[in-house]
Amino acid sequence: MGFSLQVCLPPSTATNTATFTLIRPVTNLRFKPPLCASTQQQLVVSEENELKSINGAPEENVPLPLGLRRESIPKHVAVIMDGNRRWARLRGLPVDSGYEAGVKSLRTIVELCCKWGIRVLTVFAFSCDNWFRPKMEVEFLMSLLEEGLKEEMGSYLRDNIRISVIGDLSKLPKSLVELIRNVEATTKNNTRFQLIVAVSYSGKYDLVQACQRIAMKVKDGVIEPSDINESLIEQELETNCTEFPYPDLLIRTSGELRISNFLLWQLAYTELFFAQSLWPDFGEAEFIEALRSFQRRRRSYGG
Ligand SMILES: CC(C)=CCC/C(C)=C/CC/C(C)=C/COP(=O)(O)OP(=O)(O)O
Repeated sequence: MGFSLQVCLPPSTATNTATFTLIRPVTNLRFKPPLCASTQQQLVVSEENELKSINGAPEENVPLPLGLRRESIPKHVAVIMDGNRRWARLRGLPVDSGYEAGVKSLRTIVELCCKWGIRVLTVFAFSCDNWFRPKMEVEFLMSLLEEGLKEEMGSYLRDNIRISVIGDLSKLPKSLVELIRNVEATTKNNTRFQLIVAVSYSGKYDLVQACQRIAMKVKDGVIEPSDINESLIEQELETNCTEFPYPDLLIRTSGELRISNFLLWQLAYTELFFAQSLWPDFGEAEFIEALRSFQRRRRSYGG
């Protein structure tokens, strides 16, 4: 049987400085609503989640690569997986094999995230602008996504991985949208690690859809314009699917130094790492380098 612990904080309490003493070890705390409420935070501790967390999280016992500190492992890493086509062209291969090699790199990075205790990975798999690519290439990327979701289902369940997809799904084939909704529903209670796949996504799209939702609430009299604040906007962004909506670290591969309309709002205080490797060449050694660089940063959030 689960139990819940509700803690009411006085309005002046900064949630990140509050200390809670628990009478037994707790491995999984869920904050609802995520990061927002300053007057009342509800901490729901579910025994079921605790058990899952223990079963699916041997990472506490897995030694980290030399030079990495467990206490400052990022919770949320975002990746712009750039350079797949260049990787293929350099080898005289069709671009499709670049994307296939990119999927292999993604699998490796997901495994490492699980092993090292990173909680969320958001990957830019297909941007709103990628719809302008050749039809065959778009279809191939959609088929990769479909295969990936179908074939990896067993491992998501076995490894306690939650899958979420963000983006303008109205443009995707209906069968793919059904599959996405199915995978999201089947994995939604998995707690060890969350893979967020951004498809038909852009940061500007996300902000526009959030504004539209907020405008509807104002129109329906649910809120007043003066109620609109950062927390409210955060709740309407598509990253409301995770309890850690703000990436700690953004990695972009292939030597390009741009954000390219990825998570614009969410990256406000994210540490950036630009790798020279093309995405299909980005493996364990490169990921360790990015994490080491992250751990050397002093994050002041403007303070
Ligand atoms: C199952 C699943 C999530 C699949 C995703 C596969 C994958 C690696 C997608 C990347 C898509 C993409 C448009 C990358 C940008 O680099 P680019 O390929 O345009 O490379 P370029 O900069 O060399 O042209």
